[in-house]
Amino acid sequence: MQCFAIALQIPDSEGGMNYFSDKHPWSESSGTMLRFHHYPQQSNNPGVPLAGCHSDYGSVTILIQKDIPGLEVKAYRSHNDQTDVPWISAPVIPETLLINIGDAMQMWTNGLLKSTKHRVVYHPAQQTQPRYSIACFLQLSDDTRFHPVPSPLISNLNEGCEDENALCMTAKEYLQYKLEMTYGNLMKSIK
Ligand SMILES: O=C(O)CCC(=O)C(=O)O
Ligand SMILES: [Fe+2]
Repeated sequence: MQCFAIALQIPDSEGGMNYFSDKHPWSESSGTMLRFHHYPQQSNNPGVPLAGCHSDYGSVTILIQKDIPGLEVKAYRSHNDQTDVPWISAPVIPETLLINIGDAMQMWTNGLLKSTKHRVVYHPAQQTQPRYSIACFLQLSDDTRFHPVPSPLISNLNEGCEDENALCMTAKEYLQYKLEMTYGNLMKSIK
């Protein structure tokens, strides 16, 4: 979090290098979540991704991958980019954390930082071993609002947000909105 604040040159008067970390205090309630993934060993490529193309909702995701690759990312240049950007595999680098930028960070930085579209696909090494990964989805504390990040690098960009209404939400409301957009119909259909 401090690296982001340093890179975005947040002035000391606004919190400086602690600008982002101050808005993710462990002591306050938030939607921050840890998810453990197990992709079972399997002999054949299923053809469809093991986790479909998506971006994460929070500010950043810290991902640990173990032994077996499979994660792929897209380097879109904007939120609305419709061009067919190729998938790039994100290899497993031992003792390394992978950081993905999420939708909240993209909106918060007015589109300067892009939320990474990613998916998980079958890798031949999965023939002999299951794949494991752990993702920590960092969310702003519940009551935080998305006031634009006070960075001299973020001024007139305006392509960060998929829905302008989201800009007036708190972090908790935004997360509920994203969950509703993704799972709303599914929840209705099983009620
Ligand atoms: O298992 C992985 O490497 C990524 C999983 C993922 O993208 C997610 O849970 O949001
Ligand atoms: Fe993800």
